[in-house]
Amino acid sequence: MTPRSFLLTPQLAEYVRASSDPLDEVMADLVRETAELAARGEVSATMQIAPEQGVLMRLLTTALGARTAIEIGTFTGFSALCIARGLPADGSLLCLDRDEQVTAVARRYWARAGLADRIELRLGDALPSLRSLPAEPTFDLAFVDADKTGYAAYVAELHPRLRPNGVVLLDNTLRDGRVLDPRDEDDRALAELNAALAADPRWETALLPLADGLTLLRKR
Ligand SMILES: C[S@@+](CC[C@H](N)C(=O)[O-])C[C@H]1O[C@@H](n2cnc3c(N)ncnc32)[C@H](O)[C@@H]1O
Repeated sequence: MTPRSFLLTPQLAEYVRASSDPLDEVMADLVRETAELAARGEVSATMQIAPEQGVLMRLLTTALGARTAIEIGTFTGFSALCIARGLPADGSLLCLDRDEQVTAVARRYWARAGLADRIELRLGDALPSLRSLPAEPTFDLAFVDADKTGYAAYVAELHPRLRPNGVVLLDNTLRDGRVLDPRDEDDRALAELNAALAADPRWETALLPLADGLTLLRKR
C-alpha cells in the first residue's frame, strides 16, 4: 500500500494526487518497488513519505531556490529523489542514514534518474554525522525523517548550519493524530518538540496537516 495523508479518505487522497503534478516515471517506479518490498516484509510499509508530500517537496525546493540541502532519514530514497529533482544542476543534497541495505535501493534509483552526482550518502548514525559538519550557514533546505526521539537534537544542530531564511521540514509531526494523546516515547518527543518550536522565536513555524503532519521551520 502506498502511504497517504491520514486525514484523507482513500478517495480524497486519490483526488489530491490526480489534481497535482504526477510523479515522474523513476519516482513512480521507486514507490512501486518500495511497496513490493514492504508487501514481502523486507522493509517497513510506513516509512516512505506520501506521493503528495514528495510533489510538494520538489516544488518547495525549486521555489525556495535551494542549492544545498540535507536529509536525515533516507530509506529507499524517495524523498531525496524529490528534493534532488527540485535542485539546480549544480545543487547538492547530503543524505544521512545508517541502513546500508535500504539505501542501496536509493542509490540505484538516483543513478537511474541521472542525479547520483548531485546526491552524497553518508552511512552511520545521523547525529555524529551532522555534528561533524562545520557549524556555519551551509544549507538552504533540510528534511528530517529519522528517529523521532532524535528530532530535537537534529533541529538544534541544524540551526547554525542553515542559512538565514533557510527552511527545515520535519516529517510525522502529527503522529497519526497521537500528539493529542501520546502513547509512546516517539509520540511524546514530537508533542514536546511541536510545543517548543511554536514558542521558539528563532524559527517561523507552520505545521501543515499534510500526510502525517509536515512542519515547516524558517530560520529568522
Ligand atoms: C521513515 S524512514 C525515511 C523515509 C524516507 N524519507 C523516504 O521518504 O523514503 C527513516 C530512515 O531513518 C533511518 N534512521 C533512523 N534512525 C537513524 C539514525 N539515528 N541515524 C541514521 N539513520 C537513521 C532509518 O535507517 C530509515 O531509513
